[in-house]
Amino acid sequence: MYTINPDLQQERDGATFNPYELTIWWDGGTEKHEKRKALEKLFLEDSELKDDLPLSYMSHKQIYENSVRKAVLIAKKLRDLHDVGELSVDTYTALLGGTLGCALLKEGNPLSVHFVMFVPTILGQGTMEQQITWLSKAWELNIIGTYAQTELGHGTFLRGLETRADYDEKTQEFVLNSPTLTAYKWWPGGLGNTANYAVVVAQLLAPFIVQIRDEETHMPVPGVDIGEIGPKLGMKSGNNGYLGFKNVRVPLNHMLMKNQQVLFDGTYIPPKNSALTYGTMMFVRVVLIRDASLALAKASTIAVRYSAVRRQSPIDPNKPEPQIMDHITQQLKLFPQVAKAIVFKANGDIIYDMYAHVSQEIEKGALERLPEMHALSCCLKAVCSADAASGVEVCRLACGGHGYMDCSNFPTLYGMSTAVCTYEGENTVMLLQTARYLVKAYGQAALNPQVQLVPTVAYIKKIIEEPEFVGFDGSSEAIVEAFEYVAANKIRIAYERVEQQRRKGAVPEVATNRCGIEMVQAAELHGRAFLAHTALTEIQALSQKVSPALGEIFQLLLELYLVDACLHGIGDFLRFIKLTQQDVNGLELHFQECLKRLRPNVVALVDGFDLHDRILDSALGAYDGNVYEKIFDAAKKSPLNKEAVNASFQKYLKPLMKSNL
Ligand SMILES: Cc1cc2nc3c(=O)[nH]c(=O)nc-3n(C[C@H](O)[C@H](O)[C@H](O)COP(=O)(O)OP(=O)(O)OC[C@H]3O[C@@H](n4cnc5c(N)ncnc54)[C@H](O)[C@@H]3O)c2cc1C
Repeated sequence: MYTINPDLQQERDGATFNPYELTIWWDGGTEKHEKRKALEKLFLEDSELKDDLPLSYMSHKQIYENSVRKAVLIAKKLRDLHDVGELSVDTYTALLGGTLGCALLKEGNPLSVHFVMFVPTILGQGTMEQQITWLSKAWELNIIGTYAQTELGHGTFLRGLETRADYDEKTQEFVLNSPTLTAYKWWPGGLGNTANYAVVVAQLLAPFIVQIRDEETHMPVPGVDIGEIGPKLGMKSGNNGYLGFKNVRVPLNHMLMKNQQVLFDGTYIPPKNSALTYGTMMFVRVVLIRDASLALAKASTIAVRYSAVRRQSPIDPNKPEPQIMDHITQQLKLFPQVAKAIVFKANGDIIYDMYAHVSQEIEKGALERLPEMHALSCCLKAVCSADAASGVEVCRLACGGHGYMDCSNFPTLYGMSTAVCTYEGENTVMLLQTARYLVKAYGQAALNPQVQLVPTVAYIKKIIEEPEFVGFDGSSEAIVEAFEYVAANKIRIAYERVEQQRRKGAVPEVATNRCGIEMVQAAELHGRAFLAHTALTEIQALSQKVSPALGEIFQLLLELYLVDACLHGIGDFLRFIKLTQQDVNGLELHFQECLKRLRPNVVALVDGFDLHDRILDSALGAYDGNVYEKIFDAAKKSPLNKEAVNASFQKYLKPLMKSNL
């Protein structure tokens, strides 16, 4: 056990607020905080769930086998918690995708897709009868499922999926086939070697429950060709797989029929609203907004602590080398990431509540807010995951050479966070989906000023009613309002350009493709305006509820986030809002002032995220800050250090060196 690094201790002693208070907010209250701590103790102190050998030194096969061993232990512990009535949604999410789950299985859990996609799809798309048949087996892990939608040839364009499910009226069965190589399912998590069932999406975009492996022997069932897709940039133990079908028969009642049906005679009844079938994806996207905040919290904790400990390059030539955090450009890199972690967390909570509310309405048959929720979840998933992935990379760069070491944990953090930009809807495609919704909303408002727009797009009408934005004073309120003006104008431009294309004779799809750049920009700004608006209302309200010391920090983070976001999009602000040189100067100085004011509290802030050392898993970011000792300890684990001379010397190097080339 090392003592705390004195530089880090000094930072902690100099903080003006109590990080524990932040932790309590971050965790959602004292009760949830205590539960989280108890859960972490239960799982992190289990020696069976620790890896003595870092994953980087294991083979692809070893990583998988070790991850299954641990996934099973975790599942057993979850069941024990369930049996004593201690299993809540929070526990479930913390262990499957949250910080704790990532600490125990840092490259992914091969059972995640079972819990996160297979079970929720049955819940969301199965009839009551189907839920009774499948859910208890799935919940008890008598069967392990995956969600097989993407194919080798198609992921985004669902109507392009080639897997066929032809109905045989005589036997009342569907016959599944993969007619081409590109029809093979490709990517599903846990499919490679773990799952024995899959929800398979086939034409006409219906989901089927299909047995893919024998329940006793685990051999692929006749007609099914399964394998694992091989190493990836990250998520190395996700066990993503491929799957092909040759005349595989499933009974009619294996098609999940809550939203769409096929009758005994083969008549197809389509869903009332096609978005209903995307309910599970919408839920996962909402959860991913919270995950973006967690990724930034982890990365910024590592980089901030390291920057308090690392000393390099005198600022004043007559003084000793400073902590690298005192270089202002280091603050420029790090502090906005801390602010984003907090803002995304506040937004994630709001969206989660909104989703819960809209889902209840949907259950009752009220579908009015479904398109709005769908558009918002797509857009925020895209904006937050992109910011999280780039924020993790900024934090890595901020740690210089050591940030490039595996033991910094940045490679894994980056691999995990950039994957989110692709799965559950590729980000550009998500933005385009949102943009179509926004352009439609703008068109309605432009053609009929009396139209009532739903709350999250109501701001669009402002530029129709009052085209000029006046009175920008650089305050948080003014920045948020300006963001909405800018977003609304971007949506207007996208709408006008699409209309222009339509007038030139382009069909809607071609028109939107030609205006894809405007569309994506409009959707991104819509997301950023929403994030800014929610940050303002939520964090301001929050500041009143906590101690004045923490309230001040929240206010400061809010200002930092908003000014930073505004400066990043300054070109658009200058285009649509009458900003003067003086206004821009003011924003730049305000930004630098925020960095300066945050500096004394930034270590306490990341301490407030209260991320256990096992969760950070970083030689650079541990609570005690003994960076150099930990980097050295990590290097000593290299198998290449287990012998003084490696065999390759005798075999290759020595003959070369003695051969007088
Ligand atoms: C780690 C990971 C886990 C995954 N897990 C699963 C799983 O469990 N189950 C499952 O079924 N799938 C899974 N997937 C697959 C994932 O859902 C798809 O990769 C994703 O939806 C993107 O589809 P794609 O690969 O076909 O990309 P493509 O659609 O081919 O995208 C390639 C490029 O084309 C662009 N593009 C495509 N269409 C359009 C368009 N209409 N307009 C503009 N640009 C466009 C994209 O923006 C992108 O730049 C996983 C993927 C990853 C990386």
